[in-house]
Amino acid sequence: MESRKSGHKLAETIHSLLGWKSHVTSNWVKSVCDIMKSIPSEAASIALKPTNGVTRESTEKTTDELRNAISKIEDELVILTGYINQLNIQRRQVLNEYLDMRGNIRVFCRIRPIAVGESFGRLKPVAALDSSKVLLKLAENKSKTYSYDKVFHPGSSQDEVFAEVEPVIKSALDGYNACIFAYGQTGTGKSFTMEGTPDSPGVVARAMEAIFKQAVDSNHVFVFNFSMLEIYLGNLKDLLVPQPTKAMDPMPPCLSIQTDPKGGIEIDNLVAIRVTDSNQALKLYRLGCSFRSTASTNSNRTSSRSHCLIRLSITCLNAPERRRETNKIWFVDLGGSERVLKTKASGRRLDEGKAINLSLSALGDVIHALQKKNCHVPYR
Ligand SMILES: Nc1ncnc2c1ncn2[C@@H]1O[C@H](COP(=O)(O)OP(=O)(O)OP(=O)(O)O)[C@@H](O)[C@H]1O
Repeated sequence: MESRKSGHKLAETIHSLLGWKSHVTSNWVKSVCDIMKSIPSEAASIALKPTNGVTRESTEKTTDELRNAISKIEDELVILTGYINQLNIQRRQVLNEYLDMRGNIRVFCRIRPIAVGESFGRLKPVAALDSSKVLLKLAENKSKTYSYDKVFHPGSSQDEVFAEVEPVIKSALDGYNACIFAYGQTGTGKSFTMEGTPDSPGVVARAMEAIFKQAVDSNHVFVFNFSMLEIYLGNLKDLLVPQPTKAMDPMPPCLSIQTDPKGGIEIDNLVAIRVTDSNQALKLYRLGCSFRSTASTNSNRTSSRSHCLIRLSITCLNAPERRRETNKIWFVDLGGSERVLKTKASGRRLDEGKAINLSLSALGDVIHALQKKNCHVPYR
């Protein structure tokens, strides 16, 4: 009797949910399927154990009704699954139109709060004019205005920043390659934005959580591989491989950047570790961060002395609606450009500063060429 009741209740729930289609997720469908799997066994046990006062005929009738209810629910589920797939296709189309409209390269400016005791001399700190313009006051009463896709003022939270980045992360699950990087002068808040703090996680941690959550909510099975490396003094270093600490320790294999015939980039010997949830990815991320080259400079107590790159490779088989079978999303926390005169760096710190400035200037040339759609992009 209980099974019959729950079968009918389920059918009613599904009918009521039809008016609430936006809440129907594949997870919901899965949980309904799980409930249904348990119903036939209960039905069978009723059929085998007629109790006192219950005739075989009435038990058979109950079982038939139950079977009918189940088959109705199964039909409803087929319709709902089709409907979810349709919604997913529409969501993907809208997201891609939105990203296309906003441009393939989007630039945000985040102004960090002024630190205690920070002085600007005769200059004034930059100020957000509105949500897309920044005013830079120069000496002799001159000023310059810069426009961005979005400007975050000093009080903007990590949440607000992530909300702007999230659509790109969603498109990565649809098979699009994506890259999010933080660029700017030393001490301006790149690592704070990408890495954040334990109390206030940055873009990378939030992105990992969002990607895995969305993967669970989708109808597909994904395979994720996590990698992390840094470019220090022009050399690539795998941040997930222990580095030699003694003369006798074996050297890790050399990493080298290769271009495949389709123009894709691969890094030979880069370790890629399979991860199945955001906790595993974040553990590796924290491990990699602990191996990063940082040092105290005049401009930043914990200055990144390298460019840090995190790669999540996403593979999904049997999903023809995805852009490609395997795609990658990169998160990059670049080293900060610095004025050697201001940092007063010397020795190794000076070499690091020079290497960072040189590579940032090369990156600037690449982005300029991409934006101008030049036929030659100076990648090398
Ligand atoms: N939005 C913010 N809110 C609060 N504190 C911030 C913010 N942005 C940066 N900071 C603080 O400012 C300091 C410098 O930031 P951060 O280390 O992120 O700079 P960076 O651009 O990565 O520098 P570098 O290029 O030298 O590595 C840090 O102490 C950081 O906690």
